[in-house]
Amino acid sequence: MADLDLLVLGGGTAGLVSAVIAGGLGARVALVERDRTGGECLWTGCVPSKALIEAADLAHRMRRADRVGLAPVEPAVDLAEVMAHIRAAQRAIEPHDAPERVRAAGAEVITDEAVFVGPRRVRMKSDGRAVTARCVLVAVGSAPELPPIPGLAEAAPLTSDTVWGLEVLPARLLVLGGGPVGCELGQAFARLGSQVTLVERGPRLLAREDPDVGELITARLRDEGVDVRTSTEVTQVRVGGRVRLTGGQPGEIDTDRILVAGGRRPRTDGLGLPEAGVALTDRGAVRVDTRMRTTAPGVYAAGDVTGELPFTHVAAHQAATATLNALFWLPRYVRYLPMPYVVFTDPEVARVGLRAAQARHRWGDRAVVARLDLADVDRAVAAGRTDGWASLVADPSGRLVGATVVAPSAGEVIGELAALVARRARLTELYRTVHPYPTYALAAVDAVGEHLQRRLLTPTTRRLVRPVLAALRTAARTS
Ligand SMILES: Cc1cc2nc3c(=O)[nH]c(=O)nc-3n(C[C@H](O)[C@H](O)[C@H](O)COP(=O)(O)OP(=O)(O)OC[C@H]3O[C@@H](n4cnc5c(N)ncnc54)[C@H](O)[C@@H]3O)c2cc1C
Ligand SMILES: NC(=O)c1ccc[n+]([C@@H]2O[C@H](COP(=O)([O-])OP(=O)(O)OC[C@H]3O[C@@H](n4cnc5c(N)ncnc54)[C@H](O)[C@@H]3O)[C@@H](O)[C@H]2O)c1
Repeated sequence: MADLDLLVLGGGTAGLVSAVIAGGLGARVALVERDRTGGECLWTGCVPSKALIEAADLAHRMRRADRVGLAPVEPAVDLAEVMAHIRAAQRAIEPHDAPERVRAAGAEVITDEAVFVGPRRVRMKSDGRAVTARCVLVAVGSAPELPPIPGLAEAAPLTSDTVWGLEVLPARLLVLGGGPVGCELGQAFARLGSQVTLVERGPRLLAREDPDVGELITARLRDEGVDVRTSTEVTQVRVGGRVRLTGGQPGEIDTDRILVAGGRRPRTDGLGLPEAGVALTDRGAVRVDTRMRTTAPGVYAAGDVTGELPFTHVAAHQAATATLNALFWLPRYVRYLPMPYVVFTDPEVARVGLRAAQARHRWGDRAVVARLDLADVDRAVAAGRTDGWASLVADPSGRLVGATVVAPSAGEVIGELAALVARRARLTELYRTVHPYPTYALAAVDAVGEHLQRRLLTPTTRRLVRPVLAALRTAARTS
């Protein structure tokens, strides 16, 4: 007989959300975490990276203060102090993710490493205790991948797991990978004073976005002194930090540290998933359907381990859906199209739904793309921060299916657009909603405004409207 209604494996975002919901609903639930609750987001991901970016952003603004008529200042950077600021932010958030909060919600917390020994049966590594549950949620996350480059492992490379232990700023830093981690951390370290080389194997940075996004971020990073090398690979690391690059921008460079940001791998090895009947995708993620069910009855998965949109808010949403489905056999499902995300470079890159290229691929010339550059947005002009744009994508009937906003605070703008994508609202609905002036959100609104103007305020419209107005003038004179 099952000991529990739900056993949750992993105490990161997905696991915590699940345990708190299940406990709060009165279920018999236990969460197993082998390390600290809080997971990647709190300890090695979102929180430390955004705290670092804040310090780096201020350093950059001090250095570029002349942009707004102030005397520029070269900041004195002590990385140990910046790391102390990061740890203070983590300490402030930690209680929210602490075992006490989970227990207060009614769930048991077990500090151990869990391994499946059968369908819905899990053994604890330390004491061999086996636990059976009616349902299991696999929420064990992902880990940074180290590419098999000769000499790399011997060079003690940093990853997003370990970079937070640095106390001294590396004078020279080679960042391997131009995805979100490489771009965010590469820009931040450059702004703090490291000489950064960013090496990306693909032809552009942030490859999941429209090409102009990668081009803009490349230009910004280069302007800030980062040596960006695309279509280039690290092929060898020698003792002493000499790195050989091949491909588009080859050469040999010397570096003090290497930060590997070449992607992540779901933590599915050694978890006994075959014993549980849980199948994996060809990329090693737990295969799930949109109800978050795995191939094993009663076993669900959520978060990075599923390989679907690896973001904290997605993990939380998947976990909530999985938990309700598991406990009550509900058919709730996850829709990925309206899921927004943000890359916290400067400018921020925020996206929801389809990119312009994807919409054109699907609908050809009938796809609607409304775009406005920040140079036409008064708030951006006033701030002297005009790198960026808003690009809204609609289907041929004018319903919003995607948006990309590249701007300061773009992350604060994308939520509204995600809500509109979720209910497939018309572009005109955004335009008719009065937004406060002057805000970056007006980039999206005015993009639609310009699009409507081009479509509606045409010579044909004027030809049709003029006789009507003439008739109304005549009527007014004779009345
Ligand atoms: C540098 C960086 C910055 C990021 N910034 C953002 C951001 O700004 N916004 C955003 O949305 N996302 C961001 N992310 C992504 C985000 O951190 C992840 O998507 C999210 O944390 C995944 O949560 P999770 O619950 O799936 O996994 P995790 O948080 O990794 O939790 C999994 C937990 O399972 C535990 N575990 C593993 N195996 C076992 C086992 N056998 N038994 C028991 N416990 C086990 C682990 O110890 C871990 O605590 C960032 C990631 C990185 C690396
Ligand atoms: N702001 C955010 O929400 C945020 C921030 C950081 C990370 N994340 C999440 O973490 C995940 C992982 O991010 P990531 O940037 O590590 O992975 P990624 O897979 O997005 O990007 C890795 C990049 O490294 C390149 N690469 C891989 N091996 C290479 C090699 N040997 N030489 C040169 N380039 C190489 C790849 O071509 C790719 O462009 C992302 O998918 C994202 O969802 C989110």
